Amino acid sequence: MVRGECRCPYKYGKELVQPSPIPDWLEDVMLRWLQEFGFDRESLPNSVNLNLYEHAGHSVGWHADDEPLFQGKVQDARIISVSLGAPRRFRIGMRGLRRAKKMMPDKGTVSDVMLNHGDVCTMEGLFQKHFLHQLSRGKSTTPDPRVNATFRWIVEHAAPCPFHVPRSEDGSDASVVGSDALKAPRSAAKAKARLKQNGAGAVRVSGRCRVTGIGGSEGAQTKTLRPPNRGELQRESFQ
Ligand SMILES: O=C(O)CCC(=O)C(=O)O
Ligand SMILES: [Fe+2]
Repeated sequence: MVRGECRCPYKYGKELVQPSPIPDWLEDVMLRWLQEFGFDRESLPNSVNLNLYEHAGHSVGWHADDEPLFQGKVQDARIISVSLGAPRRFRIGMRGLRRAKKMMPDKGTVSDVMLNHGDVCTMEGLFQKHFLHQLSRGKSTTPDPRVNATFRWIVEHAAPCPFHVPRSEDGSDASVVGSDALKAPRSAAKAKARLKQNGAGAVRVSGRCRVTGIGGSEGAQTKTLRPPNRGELQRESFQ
């Protein structure tokens, strides 16, 4: 769902989800949740996804929210998600090479946190460039519903949206949904070439994931997930 005149579709896995306007009641709820973090009606995020997980067997595999719409691989991007209902385990890890075409984290870099009812999880900075996340799959198919509302800012509007601006004169357009322009290298050779180009040891990994209980300054716990250091990488966080 999108705010105002925005009509950007959203590609979720293989599915292209057509946009619908955020209803007034949801905007009111967003404001109630997010004003604690300093947002007002004007500064609210301009898109939200609602995910329903009916039971523990419903999950999301390793991925990054790195769609061109949000530009999270090239600039500071904020993603805020609110969890409601059943607790579920959220895991993050550093983006590694793909295995069997699937995005996978590097070994030894994975950390996790339980997302409970009312928790707010933020992914900040260049998190989507350097890290992957997933919602773990459990075995049970007994009904135990969880709803997740993920708020993001669309900054590069996609082709069918009235806010879409073609980006370059050569006709390439990173904001078209499904563009390959910002994808990570798929092979070890390409990754190596990129390291060489950037200078090994000088790769900056920045970004942060935090989880905070909503509605309570009293006793609210904030947990910051920090995967362990990996030798050649220098890590920096936006604090
Ligand atoms: O349900 C969650 O907490 C995560 C959902 C997610 O990562 C996504 O929709 O991109
Ligand atoms: Fe995600």
